[in-house]
Amino acid sequence: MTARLSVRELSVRFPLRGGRTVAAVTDVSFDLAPGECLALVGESGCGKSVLASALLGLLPGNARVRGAARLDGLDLLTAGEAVLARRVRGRRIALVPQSPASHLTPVRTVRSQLEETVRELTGARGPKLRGEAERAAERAAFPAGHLDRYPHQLSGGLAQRAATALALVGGAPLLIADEPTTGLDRDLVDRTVDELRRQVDAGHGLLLITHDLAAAERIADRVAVMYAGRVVELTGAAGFFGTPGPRHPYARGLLEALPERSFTPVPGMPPELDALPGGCAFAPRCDRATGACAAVPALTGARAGAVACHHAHSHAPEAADA
Ligand SMILES: Nc1ncnc2c1ncn2[C@@H]1O[C@H](COP(=O)(O)OP(=O)(O)OP(=O)(O)O)[C@@H](O)[C@H]1O
Repeated sequence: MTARLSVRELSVRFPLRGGRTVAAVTDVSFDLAPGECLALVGESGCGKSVLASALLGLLPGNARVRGAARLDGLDLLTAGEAVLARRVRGRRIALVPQSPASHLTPVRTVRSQLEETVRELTGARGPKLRGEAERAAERAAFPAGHLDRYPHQLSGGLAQRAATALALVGGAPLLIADEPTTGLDRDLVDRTVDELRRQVDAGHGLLLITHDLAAAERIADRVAVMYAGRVVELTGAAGFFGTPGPRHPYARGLLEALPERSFTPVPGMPPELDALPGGCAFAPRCDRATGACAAVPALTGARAGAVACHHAHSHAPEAADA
């Protein structure tokens, strides 16, 4: 089963007491095809997790949502809790969680948790149930010999695989992984993302939410850079991480902040989302900003590379940067 996700002008607002509003996500549009990994990157607090929650119907009650998010025919934003709970979460969209430790039940073995999820999602019973649970573990490279262990008996990497196995039980065509590598050392990060890539190569779509650019570089086909709730660049991963590099000054800054590059942080701090400046939200931190940046730049360009900046770096070799 495959599925194409199509998000259009998705916005999420949280009205606060006193009349202020948090603009957590603003006018986000992207597509995600089966067998494709889109990495959603950006600094902490830029709206990545709120976007994922919107797609899963897991926003808190005070959220106001606008736009559309279609998974094949179904609009996830208007589907209603009953449909999302019975037909979408676990079955059509699976969440690989940020913190497997808090996602796994501490007092039950991995096998028992897997079997319960298999029973719920497939109705399997008896020996079939046991076999299905073991197959789910195998799909996430969770070793059969550890199935009868409790979560506290697992290493961080195995706990992550157990959580991934649970996410994969329902055969959901779309996976959303929200910071799946947080707290893991580099070696485990690589193994975790390689396992997710195997799922992509098997035909799943993967939205990888991360601030770990090295993890994104390792597995993403495309990259969406978020800043202050908006996607400011959406482009192919190879060109983004390699040559010619990002076009948006913020995206360039993010890459240059990496220890293996110039290790220079982007100056300043991101704005509060309940007090966004008018115009381009990055302008106060941007050395290219001019009066033109008083107007919010639209995300323009082809699917292969779109950028929202009045002074984007040019990729045309003969053209001077604007
Ligand atoms: N229920 C809520 N009410 C008000 N504001 C909220 C609510 N939930 C999230 N926010 C705000 O929405 C913004 C986006 O948060 P989000 O968690 O999506 O960021 P993020 O990019 O995922 O950050 P991180 O990488 O730290 O998880 C933040 O400013 C956060 O404070």
